[in-house]
Amino acid sequence: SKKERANKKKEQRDLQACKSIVQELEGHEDAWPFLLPVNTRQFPTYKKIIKKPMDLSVIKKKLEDNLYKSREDYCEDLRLMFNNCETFNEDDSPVGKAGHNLRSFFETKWNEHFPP
Ligand SMILES: Cc1ncccc1N[C@@H](C)c1ccc2c(c1)OCCO2
Repeated sequence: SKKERANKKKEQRDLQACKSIVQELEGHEDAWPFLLPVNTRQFPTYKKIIKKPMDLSVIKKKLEDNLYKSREDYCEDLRLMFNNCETFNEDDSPVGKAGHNLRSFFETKWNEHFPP
């Protein structure tokens, strides 16, 4: 139906916006702690403390494999990644500061693409 076609278009627009936001995050100078999964041999306590690890490479793959039901589903994974960072890292540590900076950058981009 016309309504279904319109909804499909919106979903395609949202997916494109989510993909370009991830690309902008990956290019940010404070993205370095989030580009790949945390290495649990390098950080042996990470698996015990962080129940649901998340990083930009997993989010990018999920986008490419069309595994997000909605833009809200995608936003939840990004906020999970930043919340994991706050759980494990001190605010004034290099990783903690990068997490706060990148979260702020993300929320700004989110509101640009999807004004509340
Ligand atoms: C986001 C995050 N949270 C908790 C622990 C690690 C990380 N990131 C890794 C990539 C990472 C972040 C910082 C590092 C590092 C690896 O290895 C060398 C020392 O500095």
